[in-house]
Amino acid sequence: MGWHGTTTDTRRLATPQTREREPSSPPSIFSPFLPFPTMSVSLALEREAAIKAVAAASRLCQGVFKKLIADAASRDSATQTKADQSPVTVADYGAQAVMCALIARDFPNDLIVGEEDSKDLASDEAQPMRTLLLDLVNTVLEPKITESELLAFIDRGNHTGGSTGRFWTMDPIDGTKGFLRGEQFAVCLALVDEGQVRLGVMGCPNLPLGDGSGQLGTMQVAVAGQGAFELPLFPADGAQVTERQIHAAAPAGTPLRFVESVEAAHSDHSDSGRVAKMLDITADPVRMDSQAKYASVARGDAAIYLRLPTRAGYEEKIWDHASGRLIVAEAGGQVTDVRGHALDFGQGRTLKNNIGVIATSSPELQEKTVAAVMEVLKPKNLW
Ligand SMILES: Nc1ncnc2c1ncn2[C@@H]1O[C@H](COP(=O)(O)OS(=O)(=O)O)[C@@H](OP(=O)(O)O)[C@H]1O
Ligand SMILES: [Mg+2]
Ligand SMILES: [Mg+2]
Ligand SMILES: [Mg+2]
Repeated sequence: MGWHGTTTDTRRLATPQTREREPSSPPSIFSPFLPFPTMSVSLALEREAAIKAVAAASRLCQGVFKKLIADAASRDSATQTKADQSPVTVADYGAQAVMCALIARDFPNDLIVGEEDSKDLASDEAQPMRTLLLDLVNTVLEPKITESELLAFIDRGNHTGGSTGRFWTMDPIDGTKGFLRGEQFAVCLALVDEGQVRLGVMGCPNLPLGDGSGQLGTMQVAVAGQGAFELPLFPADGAQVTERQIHAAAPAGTPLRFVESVEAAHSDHSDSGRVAKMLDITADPVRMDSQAKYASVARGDAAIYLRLPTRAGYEEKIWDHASGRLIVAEAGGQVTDVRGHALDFGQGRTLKNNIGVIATSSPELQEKTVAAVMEVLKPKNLW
């Protein structure tokens, strides 16, 4: 897939060294030589903290994959199955612990809605996993933490969310099945204030940068009202990191392409095939795990992301959509549920007012896609 979203370089990040400075010092994301007059400085500290947290958690995940998951002999010791039969690994727990710890250091009073909790780590049987996890997390955190601090950091993610005040929401590994297969996954962190997503950051370790360089590892970042940007997730030591503004719109005449889940249990593949036909899309769908699908729409690689309900009653989780929704909107695209309703992040830990998700590169395409999806879903009585 090609890169369509690059404009001229508009902003610079400080070098990695200066990005490591104390959060109380002035934000380093703005070069003093390249003033950015249209950009509000609000959430600059949160933006920088979120970038650091996602980068650290992404590095941890990449390390776990190489050391433990890629090798079938150690994979089982690093993986559990949750009550809903979905997988969770030491990397999911470790990434949540690291992001919670880093946010707690910079914003000690902020609440967090995170996917994971420590209850499946509490038993005697889970002792080897706790030990493994503590080692992992302590390779990233300084000062090092104890086992009880580790469990407490994971459980900082237990907030119930809602429509008042501000909270962070995180998916330490979105697309755990993709992570286990060595395919796409995303480390996602967003800030929600009064029910609105204000900041979204997504690290995609297995997605190449969209600048044509082929460099593996992309981070996308958006603050409401400030546009969407892409930067390398794993910059070389000492390298100057440049952010590129991304846009969902592809050049006129680009054939429409759509992305959807790998897992047919997460999004109905036959319904999406019918929708594609109605929209005269001839290309096969691109199937990838995780919010990397939103990243593809945000930079113009794909025009449409379809997440079509497979059954009545499934409530999408806020951490599966918060970062991606803001990044696509800030790139000029649109995100709604299958009925064209805005996603409502103020209802608790799930999007309980919404059904499925449609993201597209423009308001016009959104309207057409929602109409086609409604036509396909109407006879199914899903709501
Ligand atoms: N039934 C159903 N319908 C819709 N969504 C579901 C369902 N079950 C699970 N999930 C959530 O899907 C998240 C991963 O889905 P993705 O589309 O990102 O990847 S995948 O290709 O489907 O694996 C996955 O996120 P992670 O657990 O973070 O991987 C789940 O939160
Ligand atoms: Mg998820
Ligand atoms: Mg997850
Ligand atoms: Mg999960």
